[in-house]
Amino acid sequence: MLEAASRVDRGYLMLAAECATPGGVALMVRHTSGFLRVALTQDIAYRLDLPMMVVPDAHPPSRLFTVTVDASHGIDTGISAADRARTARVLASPTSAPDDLRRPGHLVPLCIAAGGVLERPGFAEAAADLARAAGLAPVAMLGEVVTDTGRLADEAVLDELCRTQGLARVSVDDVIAERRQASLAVVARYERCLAAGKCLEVLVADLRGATDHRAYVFGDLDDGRDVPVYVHRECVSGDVFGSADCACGQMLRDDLAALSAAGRGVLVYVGSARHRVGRVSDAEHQFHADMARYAAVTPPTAGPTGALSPPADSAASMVHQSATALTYGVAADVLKLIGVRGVRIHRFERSAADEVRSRGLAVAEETNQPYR
Ligand SMILES: O=C(CO)[C@H](O)[C@H](O)COP(=O)(O)O
Repeated sequence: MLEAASRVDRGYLMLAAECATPGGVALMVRHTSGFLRVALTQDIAYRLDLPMMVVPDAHPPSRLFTVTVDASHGIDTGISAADRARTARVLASPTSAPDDLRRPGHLVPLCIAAGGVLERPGFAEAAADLARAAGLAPVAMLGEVVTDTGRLADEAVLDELCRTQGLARVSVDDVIAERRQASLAVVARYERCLAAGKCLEVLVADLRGATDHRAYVFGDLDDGRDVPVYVHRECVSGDVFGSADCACGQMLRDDLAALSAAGRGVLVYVGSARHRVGRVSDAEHQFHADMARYAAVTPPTAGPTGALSPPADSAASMVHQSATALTYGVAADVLKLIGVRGVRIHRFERSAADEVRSRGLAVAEETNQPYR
């Protein structure tokens, strides 16, 4: 596994712990540093009574190693490939209990973020997510590939290893893309007659945040290219009850009317996460409150595009940026699901356009209107 197809500065060998065999672990030991970690969920670490090796000192912590372990039964010293394969299988078994492991040992369990690779784009999360995607326990062995001269392997070495051993090559970015798309599903389509005009409402369930999103499709999207798009974040007080504290409701009505008049385009209505999965969702929940607090103390400034936004280095700006990126990222995934390939975004901000591009959609033209 690589970080991304375009960033090949190190590579990991990975093995679903449930499938660990002496031969598989021997291959890992032969081609890696031999320091094998086992990525697993915090729930599993809790069930198996695996405390942290040290108290994490960073926020968020970069590595959550637990105490090291060996299987309690059926092994010799614990260091051989056969012994480590057995220990890995004990870690992955849903029936294992704390007594099935002894501490310290020769494998290092490593706890992953609860939201997996969508919360923390690390190799550990990607390994566990891949195992889960294969229908196995989210427990996976991993180790960095090194050369015989003791350096981290470069692209040529990794290519050769994959070729000679018949290994699949995947990147953390691939796992992120797969999980984003797999967590969305179209659950219903309705012909709607809105105040703005007739359109198709597509209801999309989002398993990540236990919420749903809506796409309001006007006209025919044809080949899905160059589609005019507006993106709205759910704001119940503004959209439904007409709160005067924000401009959400008015913008929503204006944008639906603009799409109806144009006869083609999509308004993506991004729902708020009902359950918090990591800091980014927190940021989305806090968005309106923080922007309101920010607006009370500092008048927004006009940026180079004319869009109004908080000063770049303020805490409110960071919240705003991450909430914007999150919203537009979700919107891009919804658009891809309904067949959109390229967009013209309205009311864009730079971070929004970048996020949409990073999800693989072409951004043909950005029509900016001031953020209100
Ligand atoms: O020990 C490490 C690097 O030597 C890593 O923390 C470990 O391999 C997991 O990778 P990531 O931090 O990307 O999840």
